[in-house]
Amino acid sequence: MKKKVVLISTGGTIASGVNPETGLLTSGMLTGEDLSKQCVLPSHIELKVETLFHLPSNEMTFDHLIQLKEKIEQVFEDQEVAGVVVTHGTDTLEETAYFLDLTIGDGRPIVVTGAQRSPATIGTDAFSNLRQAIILAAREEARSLGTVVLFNEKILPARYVKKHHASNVDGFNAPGFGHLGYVDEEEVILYGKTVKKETYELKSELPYVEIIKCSLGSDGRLIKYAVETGAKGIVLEAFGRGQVHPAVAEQVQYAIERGVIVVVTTSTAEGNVKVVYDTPGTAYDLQKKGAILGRDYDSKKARMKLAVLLAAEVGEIKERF
Ligand SMILES: NC(=O)C[C@H](N)C(=O)O
Repeated sequence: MKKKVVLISTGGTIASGVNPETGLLTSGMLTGEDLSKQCVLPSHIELKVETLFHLPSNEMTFDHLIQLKEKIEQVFEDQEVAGVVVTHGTDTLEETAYFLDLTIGDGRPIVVTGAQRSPATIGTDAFSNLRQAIILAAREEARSLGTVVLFNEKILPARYVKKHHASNVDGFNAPGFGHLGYVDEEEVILYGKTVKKETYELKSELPYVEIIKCSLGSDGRLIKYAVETGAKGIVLEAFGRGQVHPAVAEQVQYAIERGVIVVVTTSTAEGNVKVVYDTPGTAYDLQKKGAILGRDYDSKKARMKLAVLLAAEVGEIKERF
């Protein structure tokens, strides 16, 4: 029996073409059908294609995420569908993948992929990534993985995947965690699994949550601005174990007193935010003021999770980080 895979195209470089007026690439110019036509698949796979958006992924918003989630849920109403592939621009791909991971409970594979080189560029990775993503989405073993990203043969977990290169075809990895396996031609080799799968039901709109990154001498004035312009949550990207200038800590207190949730992350690529030091502006001080320590969450992932938790109206936000 054939395996039915549904491809949902949203835009990005994988669907880009050259605009004759500028000579530059326009992301999202091509349809899903344009892409699938150039992708020769194994005979056991039946592909259905839907073009949802024509977006450069820097234009993705929370509204688009909701539309994409609803489209996937609609596709999964067909019990014969083995899995879904989402093609997406690489700029915000990891955020969309994690959103889908957090909000879709169906165990069937959702594989997100993209390309660093346009189909119009020599040596494009568009069709190899797409083909491998489709092969993976058709596989039973991919069911236990949650949402994954397939890029340059690697299978990467949504929770940890990160775009680490602006242009190289090996553009994604999962720093400190590694990939779960890879797709080699038509073979899927898995040697890891995601340990924890959490799914939340959204009860209200995804709220505005901002990331504020600290550097030497930052005084936290943007925290006040975020609070005053309606942020419901702030991810504070701190140094190392979770330190900021004491002036920033004062602003954190200001935000928390006004009901804004603050999650502290680290700007380092690996490692945990943890209570180690006792001086002002440390994780100890921030926690005492009511901030949540975001452990090893990358700031973008912490921000997506905080937005989802707030929209899911769950009580214990701290316990979920
Ligand atoms: N490689 C890419 O897809 C980048 C593109 N700017 C996008 O995210 O839409």
